[in-house]
Amino acid sequence: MTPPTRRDDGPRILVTGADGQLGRSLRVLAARHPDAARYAFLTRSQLDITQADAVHAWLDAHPADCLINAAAYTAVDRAAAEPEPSRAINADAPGLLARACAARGIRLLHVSTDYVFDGRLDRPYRESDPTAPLNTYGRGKLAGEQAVLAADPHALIVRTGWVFSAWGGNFVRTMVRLGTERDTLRVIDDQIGGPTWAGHLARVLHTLALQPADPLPGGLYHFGGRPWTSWHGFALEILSRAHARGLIARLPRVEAITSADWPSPEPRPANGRLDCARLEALIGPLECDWRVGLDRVLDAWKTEGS
Ligand SMILES: NC(=O)C1=CN([C@@H]2O[C@H](COP(=O)(O)OP(=O)(O)OC[C@H]3O[C@@H](n4cnc5c(N)ncnc54)[C@H](O)[C@@H]3O)[C@@H](O)[C@H]2O)C=CC1
Repeated sequence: MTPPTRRDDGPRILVTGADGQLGRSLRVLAARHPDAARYAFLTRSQLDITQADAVHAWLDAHPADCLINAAAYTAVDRAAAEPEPSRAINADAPGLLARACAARGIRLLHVSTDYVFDGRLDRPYRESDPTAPLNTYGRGKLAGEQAVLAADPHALIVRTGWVFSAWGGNFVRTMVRLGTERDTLRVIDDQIGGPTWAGHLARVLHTLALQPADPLPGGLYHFGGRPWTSWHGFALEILSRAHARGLIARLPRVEAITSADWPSPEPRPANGRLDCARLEALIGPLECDWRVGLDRVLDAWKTEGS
């Protein structure tokens, strides 16, 4: 088979925050599809998105067709104690990127969160539903969305939730670690949502980056994993699949608890389900079964450990 050749006319796509879960998943995808686009990946040490001069200088020196902002401050509980960096990264910097992109005709793809909602609705959230974040992180991300759309109505913002991957800190990693350390785990059962494999999210952003300019309506889109579950349901699935692969020697007992039993510095919405119909209407059927992603993550860890 002839290896794919790099297309010189494919879109030039810049990715900020390239060392995070989404950034690393985009790297994997770009390496698999070298013919689709010309990607450049920028870690925080290469481009700090809060630094206006650096952002403008980079974009002037490296013309791009699309910028995927995978950079964020994602430590939800720490955000309350550290409002300054979380605000600068999640609220102010996206506005700066949007202004810089709008001025140069660059398509901005920004990522936000289900935590912009209060979770009180009894159905999956649509893009048009009113926002009412319960915590500092959610308020910062909402301010970031508003700044992006004010500066660049053509920008696309993809809200997602419960992101996991083989890299970084996430719920899957925590469950597998605790599963090796403890006989009993207590996991919240009254918050429901859609765990999202960062690999699926990366595919959505890659597809949006490759979409022809017209028609591509800017604004808000929802993308989250299916089937919906609670953290408790997700934990059971993680542990049983990790156990089946020998990553956990003995299955721990998993107690279902309520959010009230697990006080955390920052409240979370009870309902984080996202209705993805708008995105599906734009780019077609979505691959979003988190169990597929979970198997990929656990297989990667098994291979690393063997
Ligand atoms: N992790 C999750 O469960 C969820 C994530 N999201 C959103 O998805 C997107 C991707 O999240 P993840 O990949 O999970 O995050 P992550 O925390 O794994 O990665 C974020 C990356 O941003 C980089 N970064 C931080 N400050 C920066 C700065 N000033 N300049 C440049 N880079 C900077 C970090 O070094 C890190 O590599 C974010 O917008 C996040 O808010 C939304 C819902 C849930």
